[in-house]
Amino acid sequence: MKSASSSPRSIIVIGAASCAGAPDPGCAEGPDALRRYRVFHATPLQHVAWDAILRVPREARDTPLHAVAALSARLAAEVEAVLQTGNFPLVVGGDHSCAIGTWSGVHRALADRGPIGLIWIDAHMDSHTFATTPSGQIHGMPLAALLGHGDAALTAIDGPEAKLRPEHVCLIGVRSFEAGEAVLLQQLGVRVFDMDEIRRRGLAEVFDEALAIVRQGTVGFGVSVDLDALDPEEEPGVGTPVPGGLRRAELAAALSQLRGDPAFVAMEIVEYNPRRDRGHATADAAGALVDAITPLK
Ligand SMILES: NC(=[NH2+])NCCC[C@H](N)C(=O)O
Ligand SMILES: [Mn+2]
Repeated sequence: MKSASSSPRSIIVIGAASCAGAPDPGCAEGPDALRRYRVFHATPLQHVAWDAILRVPREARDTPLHAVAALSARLAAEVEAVLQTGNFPLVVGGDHSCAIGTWSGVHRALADRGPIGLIWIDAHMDSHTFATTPSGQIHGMPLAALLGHGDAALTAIDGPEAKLRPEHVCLIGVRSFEAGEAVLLQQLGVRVFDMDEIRRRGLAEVFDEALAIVRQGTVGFGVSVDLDALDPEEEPGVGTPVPGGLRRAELAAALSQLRGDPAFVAMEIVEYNPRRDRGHATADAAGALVDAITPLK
């Protein structure tokens, strides 16, 4: 990792161009579209560069489980490599199953220093296992896998240990879930800030509490943004929209608190589906959320 005195970290964008974990194939086109639209802007104070766009290796395309596991392993290695150069990985999906790779890579890079925290911003809980999922879709499972629950092909990407501890994780924006995943998160004691609570208290107050959770006892923390956390009326370009989400401006304002924070180590923006977008409105939202966190320290 870089020392406090070295130059600011660059944002290195890594694409995870796969929809193996989701029903609508359009989100596999997300990273290429975001790169083409040039939504991630460098500024005089913030260098931004695209790295690789990773795809499912040919030999792993036989089943979704195989595809997600293979891509996650490659992504974890790439994320770890970016952190090792002292830079900031920004992973863009692809469906949300790529989170298994992203946060396994962050875990691997930081594990010898201590645990990591994660703010999961999403309309859904993504905390199913094959035993509880109603749809069978792996993008409904990544948070459970990172907490150590589910098929070993997903939980043991980078060694058998859980990549996240429940007390270092929280969810923001939830408004659609099924019983099995809610029970798992509740048993584990993971804090869920659902939309009702956000509307009652305001996102700013909730975000402060979320930050306290992910900082407490960790060596660094990240943010995973599923674009379906945003309101689909404003941002339609996602595969599993749910009404009643966050406004782009309010989420950008909350994320801007992370600017210059050396403990903020990685970010992920997933589920962009260019086929469902209105022009590139939703792509622009992804850009605005990244603008909000820059410059990094
Ligand atoms: N990352 C996402 N968009 N997840 C949506 C999951 C929807 C539903 N809970 C399922 O498991 O199928
Ligand atoms: Mn999700």
